Amino acid sequence: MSGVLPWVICPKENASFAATTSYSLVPKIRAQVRSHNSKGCSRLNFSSGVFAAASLSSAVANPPRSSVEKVYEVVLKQAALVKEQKKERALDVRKEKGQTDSMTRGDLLNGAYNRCGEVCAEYAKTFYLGTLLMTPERRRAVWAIYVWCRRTDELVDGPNASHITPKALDRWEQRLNELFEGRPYDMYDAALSNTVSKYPVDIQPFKDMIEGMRMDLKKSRYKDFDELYLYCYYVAGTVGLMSVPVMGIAPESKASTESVYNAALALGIANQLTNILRDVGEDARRGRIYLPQDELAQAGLSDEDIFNGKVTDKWRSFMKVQIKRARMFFDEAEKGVAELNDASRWPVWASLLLYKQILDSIEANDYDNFSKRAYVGKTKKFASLPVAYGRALMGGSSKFAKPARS
Ligand SMILES: CC(C)=CCC/C(C)=C/CC/C(C)=C/CC/C(C)=C/[C@@H]1[C@@H](COP(=O)(O)OP(=O)(O)O)[C@]1(C)CC/C=C(\C)CC/C=C(\C)CCC=C(C)C
Ligand SMILES: [Mn+2]
Repeated sequence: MSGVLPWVICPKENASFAATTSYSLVPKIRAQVRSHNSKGCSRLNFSSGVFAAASLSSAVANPPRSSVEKVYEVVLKQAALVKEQKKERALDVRKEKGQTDSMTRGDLLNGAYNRCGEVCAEYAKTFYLGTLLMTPERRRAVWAIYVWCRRTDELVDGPNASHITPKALDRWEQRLNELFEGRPYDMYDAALSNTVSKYPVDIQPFKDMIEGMRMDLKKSRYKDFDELYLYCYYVAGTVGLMSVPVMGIAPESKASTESVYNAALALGIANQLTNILRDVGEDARRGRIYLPQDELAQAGLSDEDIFNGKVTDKWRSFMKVQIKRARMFFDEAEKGVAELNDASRWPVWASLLLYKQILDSIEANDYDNFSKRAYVGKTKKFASLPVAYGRALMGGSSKFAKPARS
């Protein structure tokens, strides 16, 4: 990616979690992976309802909270905000009218949103095409979020990445606070500032994405899946939580708000895990290993093996487990897409199907993600689009979440 996005940043504030809820997905997956490793077989026996909330056993006093528990707190907070805004809207229809912008401000805003659309079209063509199916209001709001995410990612991944310090991220966060308070710094921020004033988008996922960038600056190894999960949430799960309030849940959906946000979170995690598995070689050349160290050790692999980049049977077995886990998150995400507003489903299906196929491509490369970059060819890409469209048309079914949304 080239530096078409300008970065100008100011003072800071820290992101933090305050989670109390117990919630089990990762412990289950971790246990399954452990059992896979010890048995040396490739079949994982996933029980149903992996995203079901579970209460903490009273037998265990104050156990350390897992990343999943911490992240679930953000999911609940975001879902609560959506419900709250719904009530407010029902009580106060004048609010809608009050949001009509003055002529000049409206023109500037339109320009800012259009520029976001251009950036989006330049960086993510397929996704951009998908957004054209959304209502104009939602489409431009998603563009504004996309641009903010892209700019944030570029801070640590872009051409100026070597100059980025924790202080610069602090300034970027301060700027985020200000735009949420209605004081945007530039036109891209102005578009997002307008978006967050119209949709029930919580600031926490945005702060958390910046936290993920901080993590990237200081950390190059992940002790276990719990640590990796937190990183994936920060840099990608957050995107799901930011997008759903704008894309909207179908009015006819019977799914609980939390369950839809969980699915959105799962899609971000699945995408990031896939991204990691695709880029193992590339990351290793930068001295980074985004793989759970304990699982590597259990598979009889060391950092050295990753740096040497030789595809062995041990590596293949390890990769099979990792791919299985990523697919499990995709499966979880799929249950939620049908609950989105019909116009928002297609871009989500398209991005899900395309990203998921990267995993197939890693397999097709016989797990050589050291010297080959798995990708989805144009033919497969185009073939996926009507499939995505078909799935989007099939509509919502609320198969997975009860009780009904309030
Ligand atoms: C419809 C749709 C996909 C909407 C999301 C739009 C949006 C706001 C995207 C922002 C993406 C972005 C720029 C994130 C910054 C961090 C980052 C780069 C994460 C990685 C993306 C892949 O990008 P790429 O392959 O270009 O990575 P490199 O930087 O080149 O290495 C990620 C792997 C994660 C992106 C995460 C998502 C797209 C999550 C999408 C989830 C939803 C839209 C929720 C859907 C709802 C339900 C109910 C399933
Ligand atoms: Mn990146």
